[in-house]
Amino acid sequence: MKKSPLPLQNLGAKDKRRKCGRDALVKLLRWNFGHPDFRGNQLEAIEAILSGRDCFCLMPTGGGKSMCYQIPALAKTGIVLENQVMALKEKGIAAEFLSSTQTSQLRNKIHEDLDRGQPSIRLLYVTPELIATSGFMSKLKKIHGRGLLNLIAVDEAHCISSWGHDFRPSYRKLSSLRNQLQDVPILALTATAVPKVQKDVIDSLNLQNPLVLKSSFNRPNIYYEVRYKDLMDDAYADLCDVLKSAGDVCAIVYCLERTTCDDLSTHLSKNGISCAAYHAGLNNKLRSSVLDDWICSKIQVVVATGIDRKDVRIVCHFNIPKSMEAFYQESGRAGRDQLPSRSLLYYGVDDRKRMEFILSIAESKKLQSSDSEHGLSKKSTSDFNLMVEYCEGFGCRRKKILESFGEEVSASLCKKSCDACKHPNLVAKYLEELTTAIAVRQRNGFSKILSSSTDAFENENFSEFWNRNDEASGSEEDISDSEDGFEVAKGISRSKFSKKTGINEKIELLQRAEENYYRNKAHDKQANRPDKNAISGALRESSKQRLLDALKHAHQRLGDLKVDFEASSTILENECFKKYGKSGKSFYYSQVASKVRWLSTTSSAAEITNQIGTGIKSPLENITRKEEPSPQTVSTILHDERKKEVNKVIGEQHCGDIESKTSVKASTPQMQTKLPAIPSFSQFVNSRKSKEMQQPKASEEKEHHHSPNKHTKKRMRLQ
Ligand SMILES: Nc1ncnc2c1ncn2[C@@H]1O[C@H](COP(=O)(O)OP(=O)(O)OP(=O)(O)O)[C@@H](O)[C@H]1O
Ligand SMILES: [Mg+2]
Repeated sequence: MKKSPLPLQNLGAKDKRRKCGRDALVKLLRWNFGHPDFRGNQLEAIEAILSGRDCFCLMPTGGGKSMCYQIPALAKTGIVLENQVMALKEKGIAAEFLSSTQTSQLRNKIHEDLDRGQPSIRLLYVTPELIATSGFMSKLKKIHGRGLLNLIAVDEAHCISSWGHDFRPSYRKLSSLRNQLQDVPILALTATAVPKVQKDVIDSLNLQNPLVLKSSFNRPNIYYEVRYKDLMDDAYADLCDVLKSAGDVCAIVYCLERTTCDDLSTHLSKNGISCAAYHAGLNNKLRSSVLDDWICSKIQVVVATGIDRKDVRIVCHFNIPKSMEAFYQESGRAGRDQLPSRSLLYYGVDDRKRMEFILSIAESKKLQSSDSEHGLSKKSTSDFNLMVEYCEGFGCRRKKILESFGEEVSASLCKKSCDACKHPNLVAKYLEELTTAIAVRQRNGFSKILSSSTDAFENENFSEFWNRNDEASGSEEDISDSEDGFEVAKGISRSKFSKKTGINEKIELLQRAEENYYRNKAHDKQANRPDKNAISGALRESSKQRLLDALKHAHQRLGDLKVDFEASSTILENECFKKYGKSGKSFYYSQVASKVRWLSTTSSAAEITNQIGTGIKSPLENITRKEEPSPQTVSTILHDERKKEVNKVIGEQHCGDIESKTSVKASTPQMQTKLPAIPSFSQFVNSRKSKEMQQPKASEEKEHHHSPNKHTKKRMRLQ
């Protein structure tokens, strides 16, 4: 239903630069949208536009950017041109969408209206492609000549920047607007916080002396949480529990591949959750029926990407996204109505490795490409590392998001609205368990990254999460077209395989490509690699250094540690080497890590002194302590373990190159002292398990859905 747009006088073409007062604009807002007042920088942006000035407006997702062009569309007769296709149904204002996918009858009707002296259309949505056509541009010039073009709004303006996570080549076509339509104000809107992208947007659109408005990116109504797949028996079941316990709420689950979308959606449906997969692999009819059902709440959950509703309560990433920017945009689809919502990310080491692999392929292809202007986003593995740090590092998740966008964040900002702030001990414990799980997996060897995704390569069934290239289908509102790692990987796979090649050969080739990748990576770091699993002198030195540092920290923390640090670190390292030197570096790593953990967390200096002095007791017995490890320690260990684990996968000789940067003077002295016994890994796990069972859980930790018992079970299974 179309509302009468104005309780306000129209400003005619001749009054173009006349100012609309604040009160009049607020009236418009109330009358047409029912909001009591403007939010954030909305009013400033609107006033700038109405005064004819270009404006760059940065607001977080759900901040209310649309209002910045919808109000100007109502405030003046004439037309506002907007580049995004969006749901017009409920707007209640005279908006139309013009596209080549419409019937010629409908298009003619719109053109007729535009040709009238006083068009009834206020807001015209068009695609970037259409704007670039000479026919449409001359039409625009005519409308402009009649004084009827009030504003050009470029929503999701970050898509014009090849530095952005969502670069769309078609947006490049918007760069000609400033020159072609000289005195029409351009409003660029985005929720992308990366400064490089902001500058690129302003330059690419050729904005003239724009008013630059920036809001904080904090989304206080979203609770951020990470769950660790490696500590779970069944991540599908866990997600199922989350969605069931949330009740009948609207949710989006993002997956990396279409196969996961379909599979997960089937699983959730079987478990009584009303749910559907939504991706470019579905035919148009099915896709639009899924979308309709979701919008009108017939289904609760979509396992997909790229679709939107204001009352989304949970956004779940079932696989780690490729960058903080992508994560922020997608998780930001939760709670656009400002009500409390959740962002839930399932983190798995396999997922991480897979993404690293994909990004590396994309990057190497970019390096080879002489034409980086066209198509490829300049995202890199370094962006991804921020995402990994979000999951693996300790500390406030919200702070990490905002700081990654260069925002300064006070410690009090989060107000316990992320898992790390609300349940610090529990998250520290998970991180520690993850370290252990990684070490165990090192020992057992890793699964192949590509083994589960070969069907995706075979069937080309990538999710839009990666393969957003469906603009031609006329569904621009749903799917973007950024080229990405999977697309590149897919290209490589296509070029290498003839149609006759069987799936097994393809799998083999892909796995070989994966191995080569890691091998090459290792080569960069180290030329000689006699034995993958050997423990080198450099590794031993760096382990000693770690133990030495841990001893020094323990001394600072506990005050009175009467031992010779150098000698003690040698003793401890020797003990690890003696016991596990022959078993290989995987278990040696975890043994050193266990000792470091113990030194970092034990509450008694005497315990350390006794341990080193007499060698009676195993340090590992002390790991089942009452206190949680210090957050910093957990983070550091996890990071170290991660580096090592990558090195293990890439077949490096050792991780000494990472750690040996710290200079170490001492050569390995002969061990004199009797060493304490080191329990096996299963002894260690069992001792932890029995201790855990004895310890009553803190009530706040009970609230947390992430069941520690499940983790214990998983650890046992990992042996
Ligand atoms: N001044 C306001 N007061 C209250 N609610 C508002 C106001 N302005 C916008 N909103 C509401 O905020 C929600 C989000 O608005 P909108 O879709 O414009 O956000 P956005 O910044 O474009 O987000 P996205 O980046 O996700 O596209 C909508 O429900 C809208 O009605
Ligand atoms: Mg918007």
